[in-house]
Parts: sequence; structure tokens; C-alpha cells
Amino acid sequence: MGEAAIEVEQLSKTYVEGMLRRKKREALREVSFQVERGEIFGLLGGNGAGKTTFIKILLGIIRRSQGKATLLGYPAGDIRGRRRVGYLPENLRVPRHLTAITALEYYGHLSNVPSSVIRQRRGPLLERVGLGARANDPVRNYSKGMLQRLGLAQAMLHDPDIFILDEPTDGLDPLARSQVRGYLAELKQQGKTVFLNSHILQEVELICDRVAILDRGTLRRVANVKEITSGKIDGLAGANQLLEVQLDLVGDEARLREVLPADTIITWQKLTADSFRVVLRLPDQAAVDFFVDELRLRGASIIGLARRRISLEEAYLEIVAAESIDN
Ligand SMILES: Nc1ncnc2c1ncn2[C@@H]1O[C@H](COP(=O)(O)OP(=O)(O)OP(=O)(O)O)[C@@H](O)[C@H]1O
Repeated sequence: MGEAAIEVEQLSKTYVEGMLRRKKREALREVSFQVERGEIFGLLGGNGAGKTTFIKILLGIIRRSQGKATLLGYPAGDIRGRRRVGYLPENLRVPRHLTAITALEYYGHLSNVPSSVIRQRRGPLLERVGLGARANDPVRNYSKGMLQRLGLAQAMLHDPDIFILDEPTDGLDPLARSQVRGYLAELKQQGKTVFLNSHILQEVELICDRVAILDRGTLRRVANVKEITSGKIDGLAGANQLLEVQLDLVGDEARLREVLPADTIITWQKLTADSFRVVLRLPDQAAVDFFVDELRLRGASIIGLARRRISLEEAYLEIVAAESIDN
């Protein structure tokens, strides 16, 4: 015990294509970070960022080129770590003739779960993921959401310690997504670790404790989601752009506008003839204090002031864009 759930150090993967004219593609470049036990951790990145490559290395499906990767303290691919993982691949292809019940038998046997344990667990598990009533229907009649829930059930069947989920809510409707979030929160409550890979950032923001941002194979940042969305991230070129403040003001519009530089105003909404809701983007708290004082001097009443949260998506775009410019 005591080891991180996942640990990678200077992890690199270069794919080599072609037999004769060998072309190299660097999918991961010296990536280092840790996922602690009991957290819900998201790996973010655009198309081709290296997310699937990362997961495949952890599971021992492909080999790393360089660096270190461990799962629950065991080298990636080691059966002792692998056995304690519940894996949901991006598009789980369940043989169409199976039912949820027989599919769990099939996957259970693939993971060496004893038949008696499968029989004991499959009913309650299918109830838990909301498939109890359809447990004996062939999966060819299942919707995408039902298949995804069956995928989660198969990942949970052997009661693993860590879940590795490739796009767990992709293609699901809002209700199904919120149900999946509920299952993941329950797993966390039971002390399990969840590592998921996604490009649906609104979803990640609601589920994850921390995220790592991969950009074309390079790790850009590892951060706590709450810190990102409250603008508390340091060392980032665009970070000082992240403080947004919403002010509800009463006063003379022309006089108030004179105080505020046009490039700080994101929205200016007229509520009544002399009251306004204004969203400003400011460098820091000192600037907020400065403009509040200036507005007061111009006769404004400030009837509301709130720091607006930044979405993970906005922060992600800033991080990826800012660091692309740096490089
Ligand atoms: N078997 C392979 N042979 C050669 N190149 C590959 C192979 N698999 C992936 N790549 C390349 O490695 C890079 C990372 O791919 P990967 O599938 O890991 O990205 P991803 O972040 O999962 O992308 P997506 O979100 O689009 O699924 C891409 O440039 C991809 O073309």
C-alpha cells in the first residue's frame, strides 16, 4: 500500500510506421505525473493528443518506448496490477447475440472471475446500473446508453481498485451522463480510483478532482479542477486573463463607461434605465479594487459583485493556446 494508483515518469512513446521507409511518430513525450488513490482523475487532450496511447501503455496493450509507468505500484502490464483494473474501452463491442446476463458471464470468464462469483454479482450490478429490467434482452436491442452502462457493469464485475475508462460518457444523453457521474461518485466514495479520458470538458469539470492536459504528446499541466475554475492557476501566460467579475451597478451609464477600458468589458447588460449588469475581465484583485473605487467616485452604487467561475473548457483553451504560442 502507499503507492500511487498510477505513476508515470518521463514516459515516451514513438510509433514507427512502415517496413522500409520507417516513419516515426512521437505520441507521448517525457510525460510525468501521478494519480493518487481515491481520486477521480481526467486525462484531457484534443484528437491525437496521446490519451489512448497512454491508457494502452498502462494496461500493457502496447509497450512504452522510454520512461517508467506503474499501476498500483506494479510495472504497467504486470498481471498483478492489471487484475485490479476495471477497464471500459472507448467502444466496447459486445457480441450482439448476448444478453446483459450472458455478457457479464463472458467478460467475467475473460477476467478469470469464478462462475459462482459472477452469478452472485451480476444481478445486483445490473440493478445498480439500471439494466435490471432489461437483463435478459439481447444487447442488439440496446441503446448506446444501455451499452455504456453494461460496459461499466463489466468493468465493475471483479470489484477492481482502479477504473480506467475511455470516454465513459461519450454519446450519452444528459440523463444517462448524469447517471454515469453518479456511479463514478459512488465508486470514489468506496475508495476506488477512477482515471478517465475525455474531451467533453463540461463533463470532466463536473466529475474530476484533478486533470492532466496533454497537447500533441506533451503534458501541459496537471491541476486541481476547482483551482482551475476559480482562476487560481499560476505560471500560465494567460492566467491573469482568468479573473472575471460580475458587477451590478446603478448610476449614469456614460459616466460609468468612462471609467472602464473597453477591453476589460466582456458584457454590458442594461437591466433598467440606470442599472446594469457588467462582466469584466481583469488581471487581478488589485484591478478589481481599483475599478470599484473609481466607479464609486463616479457616483455608482454597487449592488452586487461576484467573481464568475471560469469553465474548464475556457481554461483548457487558454492553457493549450498560451503554451502553443510559447513553443
Ligand atoms: N498504431 C499506431 N501507429 C502509428 N501511429 C499511431 C498509432 N496509434 C496512434 N498513433 C498516433 O499517435 C498519436 C496519438 O494517438 P492517440 O490515439 O493516442 O490519441 P488520442 O488522444 O487518443 O486521440 P483521440 O481523442 O482522437 O482518440 C496520433 O498522432 C496518432 O496518429
